[in-house]
Amino acid sequence: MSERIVVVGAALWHGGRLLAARRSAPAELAGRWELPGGKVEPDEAPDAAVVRELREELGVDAEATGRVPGEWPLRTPYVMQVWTARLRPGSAPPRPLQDHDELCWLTPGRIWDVDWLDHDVPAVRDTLAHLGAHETG
Ligand SMILES: Nc1nc2c([nH]c(=O)n2[C@H]2C[C@H](O)[C@@H](COP(=O)(O)OP(=O)(O)OP(=O)(O)O)O2)c(=O)[nH]1
Repeated sequence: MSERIVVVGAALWHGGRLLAARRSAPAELAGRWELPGGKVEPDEAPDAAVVRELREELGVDAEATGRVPGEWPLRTPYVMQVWTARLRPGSAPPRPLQDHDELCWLTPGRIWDVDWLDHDVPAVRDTLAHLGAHETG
């Protein structure tokens, strides 16, 4: 049986914009944009991993609000699941503390202005469609 590791990506949505984060490492991914997130730890629920990764990487107090249906293959053995998330009241604004060197809030009309990781393009497209159907504000 092949190993399969789930990476969660957070679609952090605030004021009608989605947060994109520019990776600072490793070299082959640096400079490309992604949904913040990371690997789900053993015995960790994916939505808890989203909250943890957002705290560690961006210093925010967030909550996961739902899962975007589907799953996107990354390089083997990783697969990405995307969760929508929002900042909890009183949260600090996101800062690139770990893994990223720049953040950008994108309106849906500007979503393709940044150079997303190749693997993220279908996930971001489906996430936007999901947000359009389910979220307000
Ligand atoms: N977080 C994240 N990782 C992605 C995305 N797209 C994509 O191909 N990846 C890849 C990069 C990495 O090979 C892997 C996740 O690694 P990561 O470095 O973010 O995970 P992590 O925070 O748990 O890292 P670590 O504990 O190994 O340091 O998935 C994405 O949108 N978000």
